[in-house]
Amino acid sequence: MAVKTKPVNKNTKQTGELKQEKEEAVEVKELLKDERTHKIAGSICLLLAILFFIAFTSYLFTWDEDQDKVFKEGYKLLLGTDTKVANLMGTFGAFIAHLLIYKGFGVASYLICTFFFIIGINLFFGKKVFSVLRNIKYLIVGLPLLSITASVIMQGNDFAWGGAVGDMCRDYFYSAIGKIGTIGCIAVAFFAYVIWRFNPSFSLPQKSTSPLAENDLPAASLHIDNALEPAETNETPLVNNDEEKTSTGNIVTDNAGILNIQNLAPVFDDGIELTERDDAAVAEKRGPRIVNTVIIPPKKTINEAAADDLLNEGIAENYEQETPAFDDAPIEMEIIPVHKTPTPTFDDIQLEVKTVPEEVPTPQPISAAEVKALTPYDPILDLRDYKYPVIDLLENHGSEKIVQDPQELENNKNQIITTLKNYDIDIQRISATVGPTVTLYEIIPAAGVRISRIKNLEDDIALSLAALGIRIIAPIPGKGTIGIEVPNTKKTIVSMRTMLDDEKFKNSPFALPIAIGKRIDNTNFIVDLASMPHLLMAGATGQGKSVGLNAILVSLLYKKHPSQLKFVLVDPKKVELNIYKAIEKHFLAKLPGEEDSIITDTKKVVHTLNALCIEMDNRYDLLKEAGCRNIREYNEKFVARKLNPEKGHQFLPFIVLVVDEFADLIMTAGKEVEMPIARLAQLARAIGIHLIIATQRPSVNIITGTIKANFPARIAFKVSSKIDSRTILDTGGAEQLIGKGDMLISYNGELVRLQCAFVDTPEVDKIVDFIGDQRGYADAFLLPEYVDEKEMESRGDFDLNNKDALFEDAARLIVSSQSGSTSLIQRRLKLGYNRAGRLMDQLEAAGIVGPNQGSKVRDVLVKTDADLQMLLNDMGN
Ligand SMILES: Nc1ncnc2c1ncn2[C@@H]1O[C@H](COP(=O)(O)OP(=O)(O)OP(=O)(O)O)[C@@H](O)[C@H]1O
Repeated sequence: MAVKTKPVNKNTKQTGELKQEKEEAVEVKELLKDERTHKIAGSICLLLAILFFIAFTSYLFTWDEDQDKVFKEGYKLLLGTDTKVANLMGTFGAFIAHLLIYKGFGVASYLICTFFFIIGINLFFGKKVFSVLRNIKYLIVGLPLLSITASVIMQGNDFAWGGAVGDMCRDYFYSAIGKIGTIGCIAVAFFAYVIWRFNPSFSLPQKSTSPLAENDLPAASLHIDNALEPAETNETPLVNNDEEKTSTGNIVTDNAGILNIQNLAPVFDDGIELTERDDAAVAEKRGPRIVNTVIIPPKKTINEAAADDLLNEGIAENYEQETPAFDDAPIEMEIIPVHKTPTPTFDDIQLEVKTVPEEVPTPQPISAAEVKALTPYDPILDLRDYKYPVIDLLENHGSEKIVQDPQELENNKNQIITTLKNYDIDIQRISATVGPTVTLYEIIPAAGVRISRIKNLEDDIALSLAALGIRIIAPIPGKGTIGIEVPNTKKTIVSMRTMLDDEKFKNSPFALPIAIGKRIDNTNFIVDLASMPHLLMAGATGQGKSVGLNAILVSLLYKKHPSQLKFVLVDPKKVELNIYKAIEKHFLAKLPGEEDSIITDTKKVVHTLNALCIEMDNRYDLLKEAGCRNIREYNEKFVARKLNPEKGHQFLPFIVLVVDEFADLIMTAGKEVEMPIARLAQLARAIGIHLIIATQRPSVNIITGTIKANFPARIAFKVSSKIDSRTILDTGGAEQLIGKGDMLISYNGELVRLQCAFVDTPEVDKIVDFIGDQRGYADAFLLPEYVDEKEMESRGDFDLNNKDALFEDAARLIVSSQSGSTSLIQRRLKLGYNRAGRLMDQLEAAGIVGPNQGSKVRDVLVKTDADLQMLLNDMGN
């Protein structure tokens, strides 16, 4: 290998100077970053805000007294003179107020005080209390607009309400578009601001025959439906998507291939045989390609089976069997470098062919309002300006390059062979796959060796390799090999950034994609939480649970719009999930009337879990009414405007319940918590409620049989004993993990070792701030109200003179629908369960509905609206 010599630098002196300059620059940078500098700058800004405010306000009363003096002395006032002024802030106040109000923007100059105040507060407290960007926008737009408005309104007044700028603009506009035009422009500007800020809806009164209901759609509408939307948005791009998806899959393969070969080149040089794969070579030649990626809506691109296939194509495909070496040849170790990232196949894509009847009725001309009603409903439009978090909010934690010392590999290989030989176990072949935390040595024993013998030697091999965390997989499911996982001396952190930057994640067709970590073969483990459908997570303290929960939450925040997903966060430890408070109005759900959206109190947890059960029942009612089997079908129908919102239908967001420290809840509330959790886990999958439950005490009294039976997907970080490992995974192994995010996931009947993606608290902070700073909903997503039965019973009899304000509305609703359902009242009148129940009891007392019939709806005793009206009249309504 050629040795490169460094060129001698002639300009050493210059370099020295440059270096010094650079050092100084670094120091200045440090100073600017220093928290104390921020606090001092913040105090100065706050002081300026107060001084300006006092000077401006004083100017309102003293301007006429001081004006001559300011005109006469000008800026000299600032240099100290004997001139006495009336402004409370002295000559400085008189001058600055004159400059900004009289010569500047008039009373609009108060915005400058606000600006200094905001900057000052943010700097002083060291966090974004107010959005600076938003205030700069207000300042830029507000100064000219308010000054010209003040000039127009206060024209002829002695005081310069709009300042020189306002007067100048006013005069210009008057000559250009006249007084009326100017006033019109100002009015439109304010109106535009109101629309931009509050987005009020201006709807015309609906026609009585609603085109929304599915069965009411005329033939002409159906035709237009085809022509307008689905054909263009869903069907046509399908072909393109297929091609592009495949290309994207290739890119991943290409890059992975090249990366691994490069990583392992030195190993190859050092004499360990490296089997280079053809596909990697081809990939290397081809190089990366740039592809326009199109996110394909899950509906018509890849069906669930295909998604599962994608997920399941894993290690089994990544290795190719080769002819075993001869017995007496020296055993060479193959390092497996290339991993085919499964290329999605699109055979399963169903192309929906819509047949048009031969005799197509002549389309009737339809109005613009009708066309609008026929375009699909888009839930995203609620927060149309919402921006998904950008990848730059995440950091790279060290180099992602996996470095494995060839000497370490060779030593471990020899140790394994020698140890096994000591027990008379010969092997035919050994290969190694280097992962971020562990290296997997796969061995094929000589013919006739019983696998159980190797398994029994687990402790002996671990001892001879002098390493913690040896795990023996005998045999590796689906392969004829035995795996021995040995921790690497040098471990690589898997940054969340690389996981989320992966094309496979970005283009994932999953409903709730989560990027959990990297497998040993360095492929990213990305799964659909919706198909898990619930996740149990356990691990001793400090082994990576909280980081794991954050990785899951962050994955979802990067992929979902606030209208599509809500979290219910339960945090008995009170500190772990508190960070997500900032996204309350975007992504969190809570009980009505609750202050805090992160639930920490056990009693409130019980209420919330029961409220989720009610939400689940309500959703099932909606699905039943809509004739849908699951949330996907339901939302598709709703988006296609085939479900009438007047009948209580609405777009249903996914709800993910996260419980950090389940043990604490079970200890304090026992069955009260276990029962609703078990009920949700059993039934909630179809209606889009998914549970993630974490605990550091995976004992049988915490993770009971009922809980376990309903959580098929489980994650174990390092636990303290084999028994704990069995409790969580039904098998040992988690006690052998090495901590710091090293984990085993049991999913779809497979047990996979992963290095969990790492996302640090400051990164999560940045992400939630990025989301929290954007316009959100008026409140968190409200769960149905829950009142426990004892409270309900204590309500007693009602006095009909003391009716609920919505009594009449509820009565009309029940009579017109002829269904005595409490959940109907709840949905249509947007009420909590408690109040709806109370209304139903009042309706019973008034003789409008029959008595409670358990799970069946009550009978409606009043049959027509006219009868009801008579009854209401009699009651004095
Ligand atoms: N995936 C990871 N990659 C690298 N380091 C990690 C990873 N996960 C955790 N760690 C390290 O382990 C430390 C503890 O992790 P974490 O706070 O998630 O543990 P925990 O299981 O939630 O503990 P506790 O139960 O006490 O809250 C982290 O501060 C970090 O240094």
